[in-house]
Amino acid sequence: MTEITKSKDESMRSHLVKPGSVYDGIEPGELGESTESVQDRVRQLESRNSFLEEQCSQIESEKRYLENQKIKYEREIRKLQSELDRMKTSPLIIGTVIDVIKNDRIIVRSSNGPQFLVNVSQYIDEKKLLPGAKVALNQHTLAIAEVIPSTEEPFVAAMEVIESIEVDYEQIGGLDEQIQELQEAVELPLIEPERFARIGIEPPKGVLLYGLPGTGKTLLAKAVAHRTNATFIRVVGSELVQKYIGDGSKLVREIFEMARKKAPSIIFIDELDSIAARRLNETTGADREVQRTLMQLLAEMDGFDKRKNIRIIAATNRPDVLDPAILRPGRFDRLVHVPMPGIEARGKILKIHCERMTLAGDIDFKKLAKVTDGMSGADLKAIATEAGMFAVRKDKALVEMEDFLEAVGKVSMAADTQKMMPGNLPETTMFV
Ligand SMILES: Nc1ncnc2c1ncn2[C@@H]1O[C@H](COP(=O)(O)OP(=O)(O)OP(=O)(O)O)[C@@H](O)[C@H]1O
Repeated sequence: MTEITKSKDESMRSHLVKPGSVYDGIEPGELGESTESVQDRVRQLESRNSFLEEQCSQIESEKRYLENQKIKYEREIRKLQSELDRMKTSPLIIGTVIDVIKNDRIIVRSSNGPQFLVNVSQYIDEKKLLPGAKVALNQHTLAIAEVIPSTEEPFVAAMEVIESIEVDYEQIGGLDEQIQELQEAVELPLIEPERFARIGIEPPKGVLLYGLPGTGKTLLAKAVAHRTNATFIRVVGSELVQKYIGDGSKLVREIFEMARKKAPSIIFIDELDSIAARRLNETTGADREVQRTLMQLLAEMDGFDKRKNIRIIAATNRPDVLDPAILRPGRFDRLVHVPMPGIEARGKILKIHCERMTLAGDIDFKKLAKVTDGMSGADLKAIATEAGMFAVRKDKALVEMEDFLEAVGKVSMAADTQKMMPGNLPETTMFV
């Protein structure tokens, strides 16, 4: 080997054989290999090394990803476990704090009526335990387990407030006398109060509409609100006492407060009989609760000023069960019967609900009015919709008489079933 080749080999060797490697200290040829084959092996080993390093970093990142996944799943398991525990715990009873005797002894009224002297969990903030606060009670010991945060929401949800009503008298079939009565008792006092002042009489405070379900009582109240540009506030009596147990009277106050704020307004109380039914004696807590709600309603009605742009319309299917206190002068002293539609009114109601439908030339409204004897406005509306549905199902361009007749059959069957339900008395049993 010449000097030049030797020094070149050495420089190459020092470059390829890293200090400390297995080849360090071994002379080329010592292992019986040529410099080239050592170089080749070194290259191979180096490329294998970088491949393995790459694999190693890939596995490392996979490991990190799996560790993250593990943490995520563990968190999910904990969440599901606590959800499962929550599902397994027995339900809590809702109550209202009546009085605080000592910080750990509280009088509460449970949602179904009776009052109890109960203990309080030590984790509860005493400052929140004020009379009127809603609390959750343990089912067995009745100890207060938590204080339910009070919000305004339940009251807002309890009433339907419509600031601008779209229903007008033209959309009501028949009921001309009833419309006139409402115009005199509600519309005129709101629009021209001076006419009453001039003559020196007080307009009626409340109007009670009574009649079978679906005869148009809500529709009438809405149309008056539209004519007077009044805010329409609707509450349902049964909801006041069943859904907002313990809060019925508070809610009545809120309703009148809202009506004052949004005046002119019409308060429409549907299902008045749920809060104003005559009671022989108050045996249960629930009865007393209904009584409190009614008392608050009477107090609000007695207290409000007739000149303050608020009118009350109530509706009931059961005037026969009402407490006479509610019908006294100055309360619901104007009674308006909303009857089932006669033959002429039935024709008109059907026409109103078909106004936007594409009808064939063969529709005989007189015949339809005849075959719908005993049906309410709501039933007639359902017939129009059902006839449309039959036409859609048959992929027709127009709704034909046969679709209407089919719809009459379907709706009258449903109406018959409805009439068999308890509580739906025939109209002849009603009296005031
Ligand atoms: N006289 C009528 N003219 C036109 N549509 C009517 C008439 N009566 C009832 N309807 C229709 O029937 C539907 C139900 O009527 P509404 O809610 O006014 O009855 P209601 O007497 O208040 O019933 P409920 O006692 O069950 O509350 C309304 O949407 C309305 O379209």
